[in-house]
Amino acid sequence: MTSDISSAMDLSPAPRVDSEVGPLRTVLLHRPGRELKRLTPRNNDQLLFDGIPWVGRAQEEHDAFAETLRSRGVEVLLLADLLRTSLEDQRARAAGIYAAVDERQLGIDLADALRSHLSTLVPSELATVLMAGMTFEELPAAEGASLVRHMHQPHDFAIAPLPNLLFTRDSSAWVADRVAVSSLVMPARRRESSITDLIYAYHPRFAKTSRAYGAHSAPLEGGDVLLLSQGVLAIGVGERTTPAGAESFARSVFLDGLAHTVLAVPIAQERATMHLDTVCTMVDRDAVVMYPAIRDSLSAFTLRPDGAGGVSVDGPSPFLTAAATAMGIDRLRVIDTGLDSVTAEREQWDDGNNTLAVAPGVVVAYERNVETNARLEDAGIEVLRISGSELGSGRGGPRCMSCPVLRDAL
Ligand SMILES: NC(=[NH2+])NCCC[C@H](N)C(=O)O
Repeated sequence: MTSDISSAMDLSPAPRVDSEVGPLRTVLLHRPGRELKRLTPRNNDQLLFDGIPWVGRAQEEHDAFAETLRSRGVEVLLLADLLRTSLEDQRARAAGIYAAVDERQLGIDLADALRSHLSTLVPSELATVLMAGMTFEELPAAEGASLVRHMHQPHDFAIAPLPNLLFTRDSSAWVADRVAVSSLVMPARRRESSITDLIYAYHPRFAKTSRAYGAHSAPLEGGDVLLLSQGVLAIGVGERTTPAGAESFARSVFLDGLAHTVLAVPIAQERATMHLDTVCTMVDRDAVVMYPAIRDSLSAFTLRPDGAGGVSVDGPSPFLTAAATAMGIDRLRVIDTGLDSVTAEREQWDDGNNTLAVAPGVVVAYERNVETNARLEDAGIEVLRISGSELGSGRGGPRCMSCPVLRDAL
């Protein structure tokens, strides 16, 4: 008998992810909420959205995405539910409030007042503020004068909203039985990892979780991390993950014995290719869907443990060859995005490459990428189509919107 109440109550199987395509059992999603209603034409660029989504429709699309996964036997965990439960723990509340209240922006007086106010909220109210932020006009009534309060506009954010929570892939990623909490590089997203961090620390379901990476390390985002096969990782290095992030993540997974090879893959530092999973995702044990414009130029540095606690670096060499060698297969099959270079460019932008595998050879994809989906089917891949006209306005597809927590071994 254990005296630990949380572990006694939680009978769910332990989290573990060793591949991109092993049968998906449990996934973390975030149903978009009030934080999307904060987007305006004045702030959408800074908040990393390319348009102003119709929130009700985005929620419907997201519900259909979750339902598609459930219909394939996947357990869907919703981030807001996990956050509310976690915030029942005083330590989680303190961590969430600490990360949300920026004394440099608010000044000491207002920051103090806001922290006191937030500490009176019940978990569900606090969760809403941590996700959707707070404007100056929503602040509790002023006691005393604050220059900061006087000089801000009513709609300015005292706590910035986190509309990109939708992309649960980026703020954490599992490698074997450990979670890597990301160190997000864009200011609009940095606070997201304080939320995943507190969930993994204080939610009973994750009570026994060890870390593979921490939010205060060099920049690394989950969208750049691909588990090519057991022990083999590819890490995109570009607009988000930095060379230092890839190197320190490699060092960390080697030390923990989670991988024997890490491929560091340079990608263009552009919005269209912000993460490796915008140009390449795995659709089967030995197959990827890939943007043809980079197919032949994509390269990789091969990192391995050097036997003395450090990391050895080889290459660069062509990505497809380096990947096949590290995976111990003859070749990695490549399915191209689109039909011609213009269609491929359009469908890459609309996340045609950003598929989520629910099993080997079965992927969820946006229906709008007609040509890419047809090619996947021609290659024998089953495509579960979802609509994403509103969800896609944040530039992310099924893979970006999901953080697998448990996959069966291949
Ligand atoms: N894994 C991904 N490709 N995520 C897409 C994230 C999109 C998000 N709006 C951003 O700019 O950060």
